[in-house]
Amino acid sequence: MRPSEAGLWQCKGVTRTSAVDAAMAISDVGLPGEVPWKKMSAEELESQYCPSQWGVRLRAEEALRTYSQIGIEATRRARATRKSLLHVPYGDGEGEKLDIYFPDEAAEALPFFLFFHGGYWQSGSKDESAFMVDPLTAHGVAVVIVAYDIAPKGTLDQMVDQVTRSVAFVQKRYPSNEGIYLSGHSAGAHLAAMMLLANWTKHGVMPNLKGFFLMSGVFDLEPIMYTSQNVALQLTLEDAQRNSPQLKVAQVQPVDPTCRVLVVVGQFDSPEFHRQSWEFYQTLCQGEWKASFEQLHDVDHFEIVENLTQKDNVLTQIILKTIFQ
Ligand SMILES: Nc1ccccc1C(=O)C[C@H](N)C(=O)O
Repeated sequence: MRPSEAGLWQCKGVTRTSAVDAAMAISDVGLPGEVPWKKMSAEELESQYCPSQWGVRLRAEEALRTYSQIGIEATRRARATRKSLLHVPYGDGEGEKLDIYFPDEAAEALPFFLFFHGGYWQSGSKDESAFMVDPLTAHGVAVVIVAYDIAPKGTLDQMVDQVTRSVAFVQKRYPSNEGIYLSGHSAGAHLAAMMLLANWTKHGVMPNLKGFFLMSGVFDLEPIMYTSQNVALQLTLEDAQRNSPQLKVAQVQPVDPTCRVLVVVGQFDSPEFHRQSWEFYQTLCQGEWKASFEQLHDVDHFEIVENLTQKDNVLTQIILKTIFQ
């Protein structure tokens, strides 16, 4: 699917796709203000929030294995072929490290693209998540893959704080950057979205945030409390609400009105993931955010990020166009 040129960064006039319509049809059932997941059985909710069950090409275990293999291979390749700074501490904690991959031309005045990996805040690592390094560095973008302390070591509040400090660190270390772009996948998209709400004055720096790429994210954490994911996370309702950008983003003003926010979901993500992305996008539009929404054709929850290893992929092209427009 080609992104619609005119509709890409606009809030109004975006055509809803059939999968979004399906997700919305679910959310249209029930009383106003009620949310569809509250009517689901425990099994249905578990399935909606188990992305590996929704792919069409691979069975669950194979989908997870393929995702991991592609991430490991992309990271091996990035470390072998690109100039890099690995395991750079952005804080004192053991897990507070990031990897920076540079384009061939030496410069500090570069756009910086940060990626927060997914894995329901309890799996994944920076060491297998350098998916987009090759195509982005080839076009002059520095790519930063950020580690954070996953559960049960880290709590959601700690992860959000770590990610905030990683962004502040990049701004302080590269003050002449040509824009900081935050991206994340799944749970990582949640962490990136929390940066829309960050209190930067507390960190003594105002990062030059120019764009957000939120891929197959979760923006309202309450339903997660009622799935098996909460065994490791141990979220209370207060934790879930405090860490839900869906509940808060309408109240915050963008620091930079030109900063763009792309909410993107895969065609084969579950209806709940479609609903989460669509409702977050709509809430961004109700505020002052320059938001856009894309459903990527023919990709599932994992392929959406696996395909970022390819330079001719639709989302890779959208990212490059956003950075260099
Ligand atoms: N490993 C991941 C990496 C990125 C995003 C999600 C996952 C998951 O494992 C999700 C869940 N456990 C699933 O089976 O779909």
